Amino acid sequence: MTLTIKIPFWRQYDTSTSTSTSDPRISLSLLIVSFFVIDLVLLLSWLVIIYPYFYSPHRHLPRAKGEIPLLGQFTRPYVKPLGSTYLQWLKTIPNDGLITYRSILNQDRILLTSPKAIAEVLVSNTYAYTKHPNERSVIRRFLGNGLTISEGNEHRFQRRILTPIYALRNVRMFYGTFFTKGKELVEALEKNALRPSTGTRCEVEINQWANRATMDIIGLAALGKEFRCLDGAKSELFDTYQEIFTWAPEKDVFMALNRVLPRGLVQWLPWRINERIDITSATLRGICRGLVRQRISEFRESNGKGEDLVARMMRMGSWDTEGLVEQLLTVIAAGHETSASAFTWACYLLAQNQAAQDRLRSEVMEVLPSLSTRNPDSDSIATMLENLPYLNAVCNEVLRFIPPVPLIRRVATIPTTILGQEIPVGTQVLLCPYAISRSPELWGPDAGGFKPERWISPETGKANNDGGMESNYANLTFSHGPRSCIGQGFAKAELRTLVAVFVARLRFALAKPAEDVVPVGIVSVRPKDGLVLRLESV
Ligand code: HEM
Repeated sequence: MTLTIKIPFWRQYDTSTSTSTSDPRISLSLLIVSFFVIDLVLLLSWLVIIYPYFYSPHRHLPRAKGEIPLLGQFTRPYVKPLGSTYLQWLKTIPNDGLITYRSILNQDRILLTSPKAIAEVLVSNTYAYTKHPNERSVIRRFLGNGLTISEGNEHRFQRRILTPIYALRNVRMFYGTFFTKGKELVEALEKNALRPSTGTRCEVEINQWANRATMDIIGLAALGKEFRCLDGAKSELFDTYQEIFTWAPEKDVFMALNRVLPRGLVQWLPWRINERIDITSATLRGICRGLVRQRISEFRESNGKGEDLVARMMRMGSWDTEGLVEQLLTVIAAGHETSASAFTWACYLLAQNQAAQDRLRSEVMEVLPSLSTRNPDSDSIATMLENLPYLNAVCNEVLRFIPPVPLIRRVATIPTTILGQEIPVGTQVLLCPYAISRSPELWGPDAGGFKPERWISPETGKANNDGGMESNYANLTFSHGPRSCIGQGFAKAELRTLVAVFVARLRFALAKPAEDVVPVGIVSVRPKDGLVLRLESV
């Protein structure tokens, strides 16, 4: 009879046990583990030290200083306001259009600083890049599997179908809606905040009201449906989006980890954010499914009538019910939060610039003598407002000075080049509207100041579309090329109208020091803790 004694793994280190290394099973396990450990060490050495320092094609590019070992500059781009670190680098690091820095585990990042580099990535070579895949898989859950998320041929297809729907001639039809909702916003503030008899001063957090107004607008524009958020009606749709878009430091950490760890890992963790994303995205899909079904049946009953975005999509016939639900999620999310931010920043900047506010008010009052009369039609509002030089200059300057989307990220999916510089697959490329808009090289020495006059031609006294800059690519607020903001005509018209109506009826100042208002955000930036204005009737 043979007696087999199994020796535990740890006993092999026990030098007093002479039999421990003689078992072939133990030697094999040890060998496999050793190979694994050695491979891991070699791989990490290659990825973290040898490749970045000795082989990366970016190692000779101008580089941001002050890396922390292994962490690189990982945390610095998150310094608030978002984009301020990139602006500092852009101003202080001499470069020819590209700056590089290392992020966590020394992964290379490329920051684009010149119009030529931006044009290559966004226009001439746009499909060599995608949005960050991990970020897309998070955002898809609440932004819908629509235009913002799609890539490659799927994106080309959707963009071709949707572009005519957002054409300027169609946007002009919504001016009546923008105008009515602007008036309702002012009336709601008068009713809820200003003391009606005297119209005396009061303090109001405006970003929340702006979100209500833009949510109502997108309800009418996308579906022809009244959401009634300005009426103060309880809206699960509104509350859910507020939960998603309200910034918290934990959400920054969540998104940052998603960007650097393998796909799906962070979303698999038992983290409360994951649970909330699952719940909120299921709620949004449920609500949007109900809205789409209702719209489909109304559409059928009216024999295909309707000028809203979903009715137009139905006429195109390219999507089934679930496809329309995803498109609707995209339109509502992309179309209301960014616009509310833009309006909020307009209030912030005009509240600090009383002279600009007064000048704007007198220009607007000349064409809107009485807001209490019957609503004029969309075409006349459009013609009236599009031709006001100072109104358009103020809106353009607000969008330049505080771009609601301060950062755009791309990842190279094929080996490519920018300005002749090799860009390997997987390289993350950063475009920073905030930094580009404030670059003294592109916008001149007064780039860091709010100056609507730059958008008015001194020769003609009319608004110009370039703010005096030499290249279109010096303004990234709506991005450029095939992936630029498809709703930019809509957004500009909406902002123009809301600002005009607001300024005509209310005088406003900041209730807190300007430097206490910090832009923070998940997709677009809104003021942390809101923007409190001191209002009074005009
Ligand atoms: C002031 C308001 C707005 C700003 C600053 C803004 C900005 C942007 C930016 C920078 C992008 C490109 C993002 C990227 O490439 O990563 C974008 C894309 C997009 N925006 Fe806007 N946006 C605004 C309003 C709107 C509105 C009102 C709508 C719809 C009604 C809209 C719909 C979209 C869509 C669908 C895309 C994706 C386009 C594509 O990938 O082809 N946006 N927006």
